[in-house]
Amino acid sequence: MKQSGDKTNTVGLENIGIKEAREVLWNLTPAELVEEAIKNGEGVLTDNGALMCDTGKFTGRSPKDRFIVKDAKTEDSVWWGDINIPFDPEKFDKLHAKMVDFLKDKKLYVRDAYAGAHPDYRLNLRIVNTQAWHNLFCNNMFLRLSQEELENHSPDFTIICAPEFEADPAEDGTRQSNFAIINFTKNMILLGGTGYAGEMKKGIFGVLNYILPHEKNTLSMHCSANIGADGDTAIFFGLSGTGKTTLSADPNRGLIGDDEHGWTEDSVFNFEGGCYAKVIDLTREKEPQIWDAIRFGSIVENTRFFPGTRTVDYTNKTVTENTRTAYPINFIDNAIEPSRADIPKNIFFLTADAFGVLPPISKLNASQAMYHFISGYTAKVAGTEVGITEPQTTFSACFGAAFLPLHPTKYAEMLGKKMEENNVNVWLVNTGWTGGPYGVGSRMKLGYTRAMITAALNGELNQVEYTKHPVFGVEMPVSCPNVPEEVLNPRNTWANKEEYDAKATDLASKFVKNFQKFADFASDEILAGAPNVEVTA
Ligand SMILES: Nc1ncnc2c1ncn2[C@@H]1O[C@H](COP(=O)(O)OP(=O)(O)O)[C@@H](O)[C@H]1O
Ligand SMILES: C=C(OP(=O)(O)O)C(=O)O
Ligand SMILES: [Mn+2]
Repeated sequence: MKQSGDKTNTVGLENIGIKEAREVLWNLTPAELVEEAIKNGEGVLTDNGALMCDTGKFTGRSPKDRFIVKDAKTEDSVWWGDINIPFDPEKFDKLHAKMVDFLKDKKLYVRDAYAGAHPDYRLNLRIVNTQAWHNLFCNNMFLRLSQEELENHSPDFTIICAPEFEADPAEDGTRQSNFAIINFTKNMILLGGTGYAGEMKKGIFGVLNYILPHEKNTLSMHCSANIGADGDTAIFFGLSGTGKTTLSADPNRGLIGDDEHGWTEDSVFNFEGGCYAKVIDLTREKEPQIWDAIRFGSIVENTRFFPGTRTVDYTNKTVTENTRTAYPINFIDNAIEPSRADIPKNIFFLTADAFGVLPPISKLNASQAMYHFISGYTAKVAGTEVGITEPQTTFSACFGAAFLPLHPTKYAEMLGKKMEENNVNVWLVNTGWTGGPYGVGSRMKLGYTRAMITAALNGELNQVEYTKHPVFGVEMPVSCPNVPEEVLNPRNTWANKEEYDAKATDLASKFVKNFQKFADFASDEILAGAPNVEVTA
């Protein structure tokens, strides 16, 4: 058995090539890892007990440096392109060997954990870190093993994460010194040159987004999930920054998970064991549950203190706008464990529309639901990806294209079938701009978005009148409890209505153009969900 503090014990690491290390610390407790991190100079304590760390040069993911090994197993199944960039298997082996060599004289932190809160879809993990705080991140973000499970653990997938290791692009086949490479034959992820912890959790997400649909005929989704008092499930799809984490943390609903889920024949289950919330401009008033989750055992990333204190100044953007906290899910008081729920009654597509065109909430019919899911229109918000400094319009298929190894239509077909079979309500929620585009208008008030979601979930929005959006054809409620009526129709919030109409048409043409790449998949039924606009090529 590999116990906490069992030094120089590389037994269990040979199968991933590691036979030598200065010291190997297996499955340390959070308290031990916090001590290690502080001793190593990786971080400091905040006055509420959290560990504060910097991720280094990378404060967000680097999608251009994410690769998948292209070999007999993946060549015909992965959707190759700018998202899933192929990596040569021999180059992988060489890079792996180089990393193993690099680790020979390092102190290693090993964590055994798993992903998938459903026994049929569980993926056993082993993570090898050079940094103690990364190992704490894995403790918080993945599912934790019982003592008995620890003793019998046999990993299905391993991550080696060495931020200090930099690749030589000329020799190693990477684009630059940092890399995230998934190998489905060797069941391994290699991470180097980056200390952004999100690469570890999103790496495993990528793995499950391959295994579940491809090998287990089960849908995987980039969404959060929660349940109401009578067990009704809601899921919230959305690209980074659109509100999955924030909106799923709801004092009146049990939290299932904030980012990654699977949908089986009869349930929804979380892949993870923790949450990774943004903390930029965090206040207790607006996000009480997340605020209260930041305590001993939690990590805060890339934040700064008020001068002369150990109090985190959440407004400080000196390092990045993508400041984060990572905590185990049970730090949210009404989290449900094991994190499983019934099939959803309501699906929300969250979009941060930087044009300020889409209504803050609207109801979609079946065609529109499919059309919008495949389109995945939103804006990338500042910070989560390298190089994004202001909201940037994007179409990210299935609201998570960056993490999907298979063709988007694979996921879309599965979701479409499920929506058809289960009679779910589908809502499009714009958590982005109102009153004008980014730069002119402002972000939709969080309180209003919460009120709209509450009204959708408790049935109040079934009692109100709707009007059809003239361009997008979606149904906009005319009234909603606790939301001013003028906010509900975006055109009303713009000073210049002609400008709004022009922008709406412009956005609609972007949708249509983007959809051209899915022409083969687009049935008449799905195309009936397209916006009403003439597009000249
Ligand atoms: N109307 C709104 N709805 C949701 N989030 C909002 C809204 N206005 C501002 N925000 C902020 O936007 C961010 C949403 O991020 P988050 O919930 O972490 O997104 P995700 O989990 O989808 O990456 C949070 O910092 C939240 O405070
Ligand atoms: C961690 C990430 O995701 P999210 O913002 O969706 O939580 C990320 O995109 O790096
Ligand atoms: Mn999130």
